[in-house]
Amino acid sequence: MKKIDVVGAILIKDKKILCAQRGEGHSLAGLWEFPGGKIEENETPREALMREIKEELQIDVCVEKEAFKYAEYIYDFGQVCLTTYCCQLMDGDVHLTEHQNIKWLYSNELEQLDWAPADIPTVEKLIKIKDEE
Ligand SMILES: Nc1nc2c([nH]c(=O)n2[C@H]2C[C@H](O)[C@@H](COP(=O)(O)OP(=O)(O)OP(=O)(O)O)O2)c(=O)[nH]1
Repeated sequence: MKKIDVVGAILIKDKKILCAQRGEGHSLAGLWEFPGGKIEENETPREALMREIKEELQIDVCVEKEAFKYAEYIYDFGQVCLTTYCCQLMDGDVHLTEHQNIKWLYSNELEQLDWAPADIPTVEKLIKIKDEE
């Protein structure tokens, strides 16, 4: 089984979280995710995340603490291991290059979306943290 290490950004602005809908022509098209992507061989997870966010959303982010480690899901194309990081927007306006849509949602609204299966444990934890605040 091919193992695919993926990093995702939990980007928060005004208490809302950026959710991104995967574009047509990609795996899992139409499902929602945290923007990010596969870690390449020569990269640290943080470098990969900054690169992917720049490519996908045309913004610079500062990658802060790891949020949730290794949510795993076995798809027919391989096993995705998703680690998410809290990120801060540093510069730029969001322009979509790969996604078909984005939404900024409060954590209690996240369950409205049809998330990629690997993201569901992370989404549930985000909702739970908020409930406990
Ligand atoms: N970026 C990101 N990818 C995710 C998440 N959840 C999840 O299952 N994935 C999957 C989708 C992809 O198969 C893979 C990430 O790869 P990628 O974003 O670099 O892939 P891609 O669209 O460029 O290419 P492909 O998978 O269509 O070949 O991990 C998530 O929250 N963020």
